[in-house]
Amino acid sequence: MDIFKVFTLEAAHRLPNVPPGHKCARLHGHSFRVEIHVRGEPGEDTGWVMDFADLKAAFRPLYERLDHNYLNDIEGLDNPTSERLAEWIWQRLKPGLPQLSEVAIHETCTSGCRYFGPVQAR
Ligand SMILES: Nc1nc2c(c(=O)[nH]1)N=C([C@H](O)[C@H](O)COP(=O)(O)OP(=O)(O)OP(=O)(O)O)CN2
Ligand SMILES: [Zn+2]
Repeated sequence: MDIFKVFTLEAAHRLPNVPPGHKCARLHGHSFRVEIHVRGEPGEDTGWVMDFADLKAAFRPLYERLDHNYLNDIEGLDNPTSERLAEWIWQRLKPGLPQLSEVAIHETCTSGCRYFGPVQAR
């Protein structure tokens, strides 16, 4: 079973490698919606895979680094596409949260990505 927690963070970015004239080369911001999913079986007694509060606590240090920041200035996010942001979060969260199964980024209401980890690890 997958459970998830949704976070909203405000951040600015620009995409440095887009073709000339692309709108995303300009500095702009988003209310990113980030979904953190973990997979497991509900405990016999607890009835839950994991306390949502523990999921929130696990993501908090990364949230603090991202929220109200300029993503391009963060180490490893010099080209902060949704895809790169999902990988960045995965790489930093997975070691302490081995049940992590998906990181989803909603960059706008209509655009985003879902990352399930490196292909060879699935
Ligand atoms: N594969 C990706 N494509 C684009 C990314 C990305 O991260 N991965 N990012 C952008 C821009 O940052 C942009 O802010 C979002 O693009 P877009 O969905 O085109 O934004 P709109 O609000 O204009 O979308 P509409 O729903 O079409 O109005 C660009 N591409
Ligand atoms: Zn953008």
